Amino acid sequence: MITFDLRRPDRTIEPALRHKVDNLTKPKGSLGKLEHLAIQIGLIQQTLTPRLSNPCNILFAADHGIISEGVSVSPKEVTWQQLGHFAKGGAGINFLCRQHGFRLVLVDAGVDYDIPAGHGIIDRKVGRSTRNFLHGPAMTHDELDLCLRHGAEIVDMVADEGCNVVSFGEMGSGNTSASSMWMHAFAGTPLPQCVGAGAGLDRSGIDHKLNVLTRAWKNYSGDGSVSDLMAWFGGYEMAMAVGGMLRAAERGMVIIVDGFIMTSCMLAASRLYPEVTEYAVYGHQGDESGHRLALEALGAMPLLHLDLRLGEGSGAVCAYPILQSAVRMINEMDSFADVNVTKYFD
Ligand SMILES: Cc1cc2ncn([C@H]3O[C@H](COP(=O)(O)O)[C@@H](O)[C@H]3O)c2cc1C
Ligand SMILES: O=C(O)c1cccnc1
Repeated sequence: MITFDLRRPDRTIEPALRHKVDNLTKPKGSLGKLEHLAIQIGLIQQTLTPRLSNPCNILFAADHGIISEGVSVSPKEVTWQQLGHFAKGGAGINFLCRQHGFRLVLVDAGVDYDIPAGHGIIDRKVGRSTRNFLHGPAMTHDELDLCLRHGAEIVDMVADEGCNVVSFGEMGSGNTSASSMWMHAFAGTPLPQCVGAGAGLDRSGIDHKLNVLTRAWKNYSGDGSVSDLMAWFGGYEMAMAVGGMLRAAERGMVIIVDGFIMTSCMLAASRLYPEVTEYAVYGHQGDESGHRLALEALGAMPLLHLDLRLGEGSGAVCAYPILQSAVRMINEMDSFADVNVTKYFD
């Protein structure tokens, strides 16, 4: 399987970053989480003057075999139809990307439809939907490897074009089921607490989903390794996001993590390479019931609480202005040493 060369950011520069932030013209600590963010971004970029450039939301779409068990209100066809909406510009993620200056990169990771060429959707189709993980592995290890490679290559593409801050989004009916399984496997959270409404199940729908997923977990007969669990329960779009996150960390980029599904992907990525979390900023804590616990398992500090439950990268892109404020703070505020505050009105 593809390997990544991840290192934690060198902490030598941390005292200088902290000194700079502490000496800006404000009470120490008074800009709260903006200060933490500025230091984290400075560490990632190894500079006292961090910059955010060419933000990009990479959205992977794919179908899931588990959908045939009735675990989602969203029919399978919605996956490719939404991909078409993204390409036309009228979906939730589109207005947010326009508002915040994000490039939106669309990738067909494995939808069950022949997406015509000429609509700006990158073809990295690994299969036409994963298989139903109630009865066996969703994908082969070769497919998992391919997904990780494709995700990494797409990040290379945007990084080579000047992007140093990236979020990942997804579209895939049924993918909250796959994400619940990853969360259970990688955070150890009891399954009932990992399972929620997804795109809008009611109470009895959630009970059915939990029943299906409990049976699927009992049927698991793999070797228990991280990669095997990823392949057994995962989605092509989720595995590509993991590959993207790992390459982004390898290249020293800031990763903005979106909702429940992308948080499950970060959990999986962190079980492969724990260093990846040092590059992660968590955009929000959403309304999907497992999201809070998934964030807790990562020790994450989510920036926004907007009750979002959309995915697509929406919560990550929404949080971008907060990162911009952190970077402006460290670059644009005077320090007490720069100015003589008593002399302003001379
Ligand atoms: C119109 C529509 C747009 C979406 N955009 C994201 N999702 C979200 O809902 C899906 C996951 O929920 P579940 O596991 O319950 O199917 C994913 O596609 C996710 O991206 C959507 C869902 C729908 C219906
Ligand atoms: O938080 C998410 O990513 C999410 C939650 C519900 C449905 N789709 C996505």
